[in-house]
Amino acid sequence: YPQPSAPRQFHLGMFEIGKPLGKGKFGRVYLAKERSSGFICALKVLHKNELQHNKVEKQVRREIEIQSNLAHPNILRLYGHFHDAKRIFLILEFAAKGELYKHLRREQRFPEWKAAQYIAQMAAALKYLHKKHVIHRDIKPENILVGIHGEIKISDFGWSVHAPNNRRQTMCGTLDYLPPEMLKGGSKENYYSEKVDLWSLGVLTYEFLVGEAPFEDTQIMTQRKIARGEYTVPAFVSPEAKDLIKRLLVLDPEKRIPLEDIQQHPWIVKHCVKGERAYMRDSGKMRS
Ligand SMILES: COCCOc1ccc2cc1OCC(=O)N(C)CCCNCc1c[nH]c3ncnc(c13)N2
Repeated sequence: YPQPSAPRQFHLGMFEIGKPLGKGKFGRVYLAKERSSGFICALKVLHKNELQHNKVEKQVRREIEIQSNLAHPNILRLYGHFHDAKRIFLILEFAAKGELYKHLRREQRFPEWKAAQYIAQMAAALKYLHKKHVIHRDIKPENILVGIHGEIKISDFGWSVHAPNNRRQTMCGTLDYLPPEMLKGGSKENYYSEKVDLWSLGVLTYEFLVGEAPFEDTQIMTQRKIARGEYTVPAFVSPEAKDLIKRLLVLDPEKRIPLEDIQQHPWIVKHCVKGERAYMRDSGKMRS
């Protein structure tokens, strides 16, 4: 990974600002070039008063702290940050192919080989996160970007926390990706773990292959379907893909397929084994 050999202290004058890359809840993202090195990056600009008004400064501070310590090919790098009187600036890795959800909407749904490669990359990123006891908690297409080589990168760690965690957060946005254990009300015993990301990975797999989330319905019905683990899989989804979805969308967090086993799942192996073995398999020299 090219490490910008910049000094630890950054300031706005060091960057040439390019085209806008989009506008999020709390800020805009721009293409940028660090003048001395020519390093291309993305610059996210957050307005302090907006963060204060929405009471999200702590969440953003935690996000910066978490993302600054992560380095993985499928996680968007946060190289550094700085601020002036009114704004906070995040210096981020540039994902040249933009937002995954836009590709998904345009293509309606992904072919199984593409979905399987994305899910294998997500599983690798989650394995790295969970090893560092970070739970993402907000895995969905809107929080995934695509790099120049088509590889995916998890961004937006706004909801990530260090495990274990039994703090309940007020949720905004879609319920589609929430696991049953986060829906449950009740007191302290609704403790949840990294396994929440496995449920969301199941929802993501389904949405990549079908083009809509498995529990998509009115808010009330979605909550009920999630709590009961009720969903149907269209006939065009292969039995192997259906099997992986079934092993992720398990109500009991402890019974969800572990990340290590995802890399060996037949659906993933079928589409993601690289090089020699794929050649041998496809040339019929190897019993598949
Ligand atoms: C507190 O914030 C934490 C960091 O959040 C983000 C970091 C980087 C982001 C987007 C982030 O949040 C979501 C957001 O601002 N939008 C949805 C609007 C812009 C969409 N990006 C488009 C985009 C295209 N190529 C990119 N290469 C790198 N980063 C990008 C993009 N966006």
